[in-house]
Amino acid sequence: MERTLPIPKQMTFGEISLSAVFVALAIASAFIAVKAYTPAYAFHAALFAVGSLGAVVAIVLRFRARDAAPPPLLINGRPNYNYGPIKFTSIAALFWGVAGFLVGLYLALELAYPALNLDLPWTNFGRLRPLHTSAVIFAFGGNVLLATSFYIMQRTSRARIAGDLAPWFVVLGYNFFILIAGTGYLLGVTRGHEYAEPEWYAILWLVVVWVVYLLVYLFTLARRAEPHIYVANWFFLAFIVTVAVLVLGNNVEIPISVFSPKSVIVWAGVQDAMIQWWYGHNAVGFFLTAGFLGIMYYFIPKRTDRPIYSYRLSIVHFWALIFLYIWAGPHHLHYTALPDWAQTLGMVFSVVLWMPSWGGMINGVMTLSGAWDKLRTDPVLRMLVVSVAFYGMSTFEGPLMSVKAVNSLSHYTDWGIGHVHSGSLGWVAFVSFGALYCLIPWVFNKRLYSLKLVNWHFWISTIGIVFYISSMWVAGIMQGLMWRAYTPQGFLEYSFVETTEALHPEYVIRAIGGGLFLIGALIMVYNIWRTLASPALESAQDVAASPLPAE
Ligand code: HEM
Ligand code: HEM
Ligand SMILES: [Cu+2]
Repeated sequence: MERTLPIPKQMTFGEISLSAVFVALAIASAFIAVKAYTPAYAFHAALFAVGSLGAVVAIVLRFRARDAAPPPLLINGRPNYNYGPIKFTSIAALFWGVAGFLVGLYLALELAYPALNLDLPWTNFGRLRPLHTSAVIFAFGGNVLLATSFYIMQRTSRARIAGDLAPWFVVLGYNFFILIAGTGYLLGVTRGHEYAEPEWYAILWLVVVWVVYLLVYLFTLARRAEPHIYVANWFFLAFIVTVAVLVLGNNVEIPISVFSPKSVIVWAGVQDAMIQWWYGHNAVGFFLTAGFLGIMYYFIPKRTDRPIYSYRLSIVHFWALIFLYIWAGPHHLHYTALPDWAQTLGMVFSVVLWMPSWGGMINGVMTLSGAWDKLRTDPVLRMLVVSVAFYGMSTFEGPLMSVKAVNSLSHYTDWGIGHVHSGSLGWVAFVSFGALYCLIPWVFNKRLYSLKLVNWHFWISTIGIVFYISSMWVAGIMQGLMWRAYTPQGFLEYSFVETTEALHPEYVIRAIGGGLFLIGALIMVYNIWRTLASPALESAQDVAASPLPAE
């Protein structure tokens, strides 16, 4: 009788080398922590040391628990998908989302009732604001993008994600970056560039994580069993590649010492401003738009069970979108020291950008053709479709605001804040909620606890958004008009403090809107919690790998 010998269990090359790298990083960080110039930096170096040691321990424990053979790529001829990192990031997204919305609500209340600044440095508006923007964009949005992209790349390729430790390195490493960035803001560590506040050492770490993310994506696509690369992957790749270029471009800086958190950017003045808003605008275009369009292109066809309205349109608007977005940054610098021609260039590209943006909206909404009745019965689908409608609205408003004459009124006012939140609450957050309501039950193999609660979430949060953006339109236009009002003698009619006083009612309404939005999100957390607590389904659901193929 033949006996199969057990395979001797050995650490893989990846496990050994990654452990070695983390041991070295732990020693270096501990050394830097001791010699650091500032307490905040010492704290961060210590976090790096502890985190690295934790990584080594995790790798060893995982080695001891795992089978000798690597996980099979196929089981019974079907791909053995790796859902672990997706489960982690989808739950992390909910956690960071609620945290970020809560900080947003607190900021809204601080603007209505300034005493809430509490005269403490940590709760000051100036420190909490980047905490909010990073928590919602990078922590909430970033985890949603990681979760959905890891899911979509596997399912549409019919292949297990590439790498064993690599996907975990990406998701845990990214969340560690969030921790360093967020605690940094509270402790006063910042570069003072909007949406690019983290200092050089956090960025170095992020770049490493991001390169691994790109490699995981490319290697997974390379082993795909499906000849066609589904369009959602194009959007995710554009997001990953462009964000890498943007972050590198906007962080060309020299640390003043390896023992100091401070760094100096190599360019100054208007060059710095131009690079910053090339970055900032394309962070909107590629982080808050391209990646989330990838989500739209997977989840709307899946949820409606219909093909994309026009696959050709999706390709055309993809190339048009990425080509045009890159040039539009100067609309953030109208009437500044930036040369006039550059401002006009930015304005023209922004206006043209309206078209490919609406190409995406039309494609998303029209995918429902023949299935409109589902909007009545499926609140998750309603959330996805309303998000696309908000995408259409904010990409109409944006080109309008980029026209110099309009911008002379809207710039510096709350109109901008309204625009931001119709894009971010209406589009980014809603499409994320819709996707997570689909994704979490799929990867945990559960049935969603309650569609009724989704319906409540949908309505409460939608009303919240309407309160938020309509109060900001009123506030913004009033503010702009008051600033430019002259008396017949040619003096300014209002002092600045009068314009601020006039905003109080709108600020209260905005805070109520934010509160409603947050309540909706808490309902979602409850619904997901009950979903996870329910027994697993017997057979795996969602067998079709990708949405129906192209036309
Ligand atoms: C409960 C929900 C939210 C509330 C109450 C809220 C509130 C606020 C407040 C009060 C500000 C500061 C405005 C100012 O400086 O005058 C702000 C800024 C900002 N928020 Fe939110 N927010 C929420 C959700 C979100 C989400 C989900 C996102 C993105 C996905 C987001 C993105 C931003 C951005 C990008 C800014 C900076 C805007 C600018 O500088 O033009 N917010 N938010
Ligand atoms: C065709 C698409 C769009 C165009 C042309 C556009 C244009 C603009 C313009 C002109 C501004 C005001 C600049 C200023 O006066 O300071 C602005 C601000 C902003 N937009 Fe858009 N927008 C578009 C879509 C979006 C979307 C979909 C989102 C969110 C998901 C978004 C997020 C933002 C943010 C965060 C800011 C504030 C930047 C700051 O901190 O000052 N935009 N956009
Ligand atoms: Cu912009």
